[in-house]
Amino acid sequence: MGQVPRALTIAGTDPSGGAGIHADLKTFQELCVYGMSVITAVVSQNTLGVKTFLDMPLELIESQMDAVYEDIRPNAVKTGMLSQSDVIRLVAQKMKAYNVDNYVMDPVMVAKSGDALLAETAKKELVNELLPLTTIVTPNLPEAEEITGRTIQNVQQMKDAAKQIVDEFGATAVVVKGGHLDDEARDIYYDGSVFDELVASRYDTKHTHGTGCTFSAAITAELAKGTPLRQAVETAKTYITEAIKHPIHLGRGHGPVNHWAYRNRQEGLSRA
Ligand SMILES: Nc1ncnc2c1ncn2[C@@H]1O[C@H](COP(=O)(O)OP(=O)(O)OP(=O)(O)O)[C@@H](O)[C@H]1O
Ligand SMILES: Cc1ncc(CO)c(N)n1
Repeated sequence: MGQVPRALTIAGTDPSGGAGIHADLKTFQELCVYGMSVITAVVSQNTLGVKTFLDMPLELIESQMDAVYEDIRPNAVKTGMLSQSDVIRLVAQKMKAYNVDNYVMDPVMVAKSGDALLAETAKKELVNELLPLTTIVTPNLPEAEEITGRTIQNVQQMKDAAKQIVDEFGATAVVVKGGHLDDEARDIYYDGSVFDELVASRYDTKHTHGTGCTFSAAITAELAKGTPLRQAVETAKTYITEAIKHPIHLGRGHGPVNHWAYRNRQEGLSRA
């Protein structure tokens, strides 16, 4: 047997298990990829909101990255919550030093509860230092608005933002997620030459804590397996749609998504 595919997440925590590192590792596992993590911040949060968080010291983030790369090299990497400028600069520097490819950036800025997870002053670092290193970046609408300085209220404006993020800011590809838009869950994919729409039914549910983390983790897992980018995004869309469609009804606020749903669907299909 060849080496198993390996993925790394560099992100913050969620003790209630729905977002951040926890969502990422569950997604890697469900997609049959060996998961590893570097913790940037310990976040006290649950489905109701963020209570407080503490950034890890830079030396500890650096040491965690070295611990991973000196031993078990990941085939793909994602970043989630990076919270402030010096964390972003450090991660960018280590990414370059370790010659990282297959890099998926979820440009986490605000939790579903509305709590800020990225310092206002750090947004430009995310764009200047890390965006040019990405294989793909997955902003939701408010994040795409922050990155581009545009107002985004329809599909054409999503496409214009996608084009700017790739053509001007140097991402290799982008998915602008329309989870916040209208009656359909419509995302726009752009890779510098091809535009594509990923469309799914929009489910009327409050159980959407960690949807963005899960979606970007699923792309990362697929890239780790060697799946071509466009197909990796397609699989991630199916994974997140199934995970939202079959809620597990935990928590008193925005509950977590269902990480078993994708595999249940696959097994159902293979039995059919
Ligand atoms: N209610 C819904 N029904 C179906 N799909 C949805 C729904 N909400 C979001 N999605 C899809 O889930 C994926 C994640 O999108 P979303 O915009 O929710 O991410 P996000 O805002 O970054 O999440 P997070 O709260 O983790 O930051 C996208 O593919 C989006 O279209
Ligand atoms: C640690 C962490 N990352 C990302 C999000 C966004 O959902 C969150 N709530 N918590």
